[in-house]
Amino acid sequence: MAPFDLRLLRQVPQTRRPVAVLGALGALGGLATIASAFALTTLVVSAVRGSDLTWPAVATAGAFALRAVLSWTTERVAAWAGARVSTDLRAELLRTWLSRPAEQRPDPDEALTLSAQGAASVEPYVAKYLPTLVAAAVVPPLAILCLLVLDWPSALVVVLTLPLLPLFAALIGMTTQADTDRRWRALSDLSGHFLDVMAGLPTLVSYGRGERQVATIERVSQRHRRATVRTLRLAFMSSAALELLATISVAIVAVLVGLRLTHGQMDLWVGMIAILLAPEAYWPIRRVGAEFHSAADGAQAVQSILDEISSEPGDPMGQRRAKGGEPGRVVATDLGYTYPAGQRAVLDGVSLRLGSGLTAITGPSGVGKTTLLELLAGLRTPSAGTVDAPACHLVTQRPFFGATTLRDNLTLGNDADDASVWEALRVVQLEGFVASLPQGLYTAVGDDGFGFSAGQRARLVLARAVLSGASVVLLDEPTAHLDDDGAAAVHEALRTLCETRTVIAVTHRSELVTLADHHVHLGADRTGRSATSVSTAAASGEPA
Ligand SMILES: Nc1ncnc2c1ncn2[C@@H]1O[C@H](COP(=O)(O)OP(=O)(O)OP(=O)(O)O)[C@@H](O)[C@H]1O
Repeated sequence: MAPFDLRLLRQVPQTRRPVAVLGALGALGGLATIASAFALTTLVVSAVRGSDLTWPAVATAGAFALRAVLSWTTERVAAWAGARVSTDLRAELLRTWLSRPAEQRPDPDEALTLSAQGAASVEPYVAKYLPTLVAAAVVPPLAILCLLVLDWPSALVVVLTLPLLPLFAALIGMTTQADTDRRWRALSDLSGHFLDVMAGLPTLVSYGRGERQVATIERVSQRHRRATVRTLRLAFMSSAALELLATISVAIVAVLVGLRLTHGQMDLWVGMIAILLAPEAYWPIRRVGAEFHSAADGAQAVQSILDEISSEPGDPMGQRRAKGGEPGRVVATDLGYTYPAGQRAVLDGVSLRLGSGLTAITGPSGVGKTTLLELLAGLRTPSAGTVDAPACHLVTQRPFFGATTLRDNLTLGNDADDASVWEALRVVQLEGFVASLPQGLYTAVGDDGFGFSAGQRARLVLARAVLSGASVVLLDEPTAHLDDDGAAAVHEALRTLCETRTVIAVTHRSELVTLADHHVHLGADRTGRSATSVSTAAASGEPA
């Protein structure tokens, strides 16, 4: 693992400023450290020789005050830089994943670990580790240079012993690499398993299997705990080893200086500055070794995030979408798709031309309706054929609801004034309901839409589609799990929505097929190829 990955500055240019500010402060801090050693030596020697103390005292106080101010500023800036770099990396990572088709995105648990804990662990890496790295690059060379000019034997001792510290640190780092990897995998397993259990908890509890998960989570957590303790143990041992080595080296310099002072072969001022400067050459490297362990997760995360950001997707969505785009029009030609892990094509030879109004897509379960929507939305890359479509808004079977206000859930952070939000709510006939809530648009929504009925949630995601401004709205079973009244309300909202947008809805409900302007039926022919039968009249047939 490299101490600092330069790709960070190349690939995420927003991080250059915070890292440059930290670097500049680190360099200034290094200079102030050397200056305070000189000032303090002059003060002590003046006191011993009985000279005037005014200027040496002022210089010493000034140097120490400067060090204090710089260290306070560095701490503040480091906290800001840590948060900034971590946020920028996370945003860049999410942007990279979103620009890729689904088959080139990582597994959900891997994605969660990297974007949540991974990006968060970059904060201490930048805030604590990088300043020590800068200090290690500035202070030791300056200290050695001063020693070389003033007292070459002390410089020789430092030059001979100093490389042992990074050598030891690298050897220990190589040993801890495997542990860090193991810890990272354990964390990834833990979050993936926890996510699955949380998602399936209602089902597990209703089948009386909830208790069993306690033991599994405990087992995975213990594995993570053991890996963490092993890393901590190594961290303590290695910093103790580096401490010992540095102390012995400084002691050698001190003994040599002491002997020469005793024999009158050395000036007191030179001897004292050598004793004060020698530790300054070691401590930044000792600190790098110590901080490295607490920042190891962050360093690992920075590398993994940069690997993700720099890996070029085979077929970026931008390229596939570049030629498509007549608003409200979707054309699929000889479309075929085979899942990366699948043996046979789910869709084969599907051709469609869809335009304004409401289109219902039907077909037996497992025939590939959801897959078709994802291909039309550009979330997947076709294995064969082409899709020509503008940017679409896809409403999946389990739409996302975040634990934030109703307004944020509708706009998803996009700019939209209150009037447009109310207009979208009017389209889906929820205007009156939201107006009756005590906090209106600012009503808190729980995770997964908690606090709203399934029918209300189905209409809220339609309002979100209205606000998206997309000319094509794709819906995957918008009325699944709704009773007849709930479904009727959604159907009415869909009728209003399709006056201004092209709406394509996968459904198993005959009422929606009847309501639609066009009907596409997906079925398999005798050869196993997908076959589409398209009827453009208001469909009256059963939805298979
Ligand atoms: N991630 C995946 N990896 C491999 N195969 C998959 C994946 N997702 C779906 N499939 C397979 O692709 C086929 C089509 O799935 P799809 O979800 O598109 O069907 P569907 O027509 O929407 O079904 P339903 O009406 O039950 O929702 C199914 O046989 C399914 O097993």
